[in-house]
Amino acid sequence: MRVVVSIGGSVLAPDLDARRVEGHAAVVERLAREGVELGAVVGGGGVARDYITAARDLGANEVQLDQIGIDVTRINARLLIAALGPKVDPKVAHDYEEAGDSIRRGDISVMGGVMPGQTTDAVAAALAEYVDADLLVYGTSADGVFDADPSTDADATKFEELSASELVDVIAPMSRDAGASAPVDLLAAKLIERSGMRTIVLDGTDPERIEHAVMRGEHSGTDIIPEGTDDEPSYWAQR
Ligand SMILES: Nc1ncnc2c1ncn2[C@@H]1O[C@H](COP(=O)(O)OP(=O)(O)O)[C@@H](O)[C@H]1O
Ligand SMILES: O=c1ccn([C@@H]2O[C@H](COP(=O)(O)OP(=O)(O)O)[C@@H](O)[C@H]2O)c(=O)[nH]1
Repeated sequence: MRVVVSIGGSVLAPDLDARRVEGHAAVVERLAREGVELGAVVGGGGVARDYITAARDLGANEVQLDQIGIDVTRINARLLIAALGPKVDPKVAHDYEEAGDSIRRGDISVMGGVMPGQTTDAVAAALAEYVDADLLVYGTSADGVFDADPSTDADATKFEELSASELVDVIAPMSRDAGASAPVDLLAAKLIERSGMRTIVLDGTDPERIEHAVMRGEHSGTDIIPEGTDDEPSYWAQR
């Protein structure tokens, strides 16, 4: 099974805590030991937002802000690499071909951002499409996709399941400014729709939730169901 895991910066590095990074690395290593071929994509989190806010105050334009965000995601990728054992490619992959090559060699590949105008959500979706992954998992700070921001709206309701085109409709009205918050960004939603990639959005604060979702299909987040398929992911049925 080939899986791309997106570890949001808000769950990997809301602050700098080695034990938290270690917890995520332990799950990635366990999945690899179970024979899962893995690409991990790491976000920028609060540190990226702090840099983006400061640089915006200094007059940086949106592309410059995105470039700062990308640098921070790559620093976070280095943190995860530092915590992973010998099966990780020690280089942060800067494009999909590098990541795909190391996954094909049997290594775990870790990426951060790649280019302005998107977030690492889109990187994860593109990598999943490029390596023809069986599953894409977003570990983020909300337990799925809601009909409103659950951190500000007490009445926000979770979608247990969405088709990829419904996901695009939910995400489309959200902001695309550097540092904006959304469960996944619009480009990611469109790539998921285009590729028909089976996708889960879940609360990744506890990395074991990611492990259970990958190994057993058990989670309390949102399943993004490719159009024209039934609800039963074929690879879990095969396991
Ligand atoms: N409709 C929504 N459904 C789920 N989360 C949402 C929604 N709208 C905004 N959010 C916010 O998006 C945040 C996830 O984005 P972000 O903090 O950037 O995570 P990550 O670091 O994982 O990319 C959640 O904490 C949540 O408050
Ligand atoms: O390929 C990428 C990845 C990230 N970013 C920038 O880096 C920030 C942090 O990335 P992350 O994926 O963590 O975004 P978040 O989920 O925090 O919005 C984003 O807001 C963007 O400004 C970018 O421009 N291109």
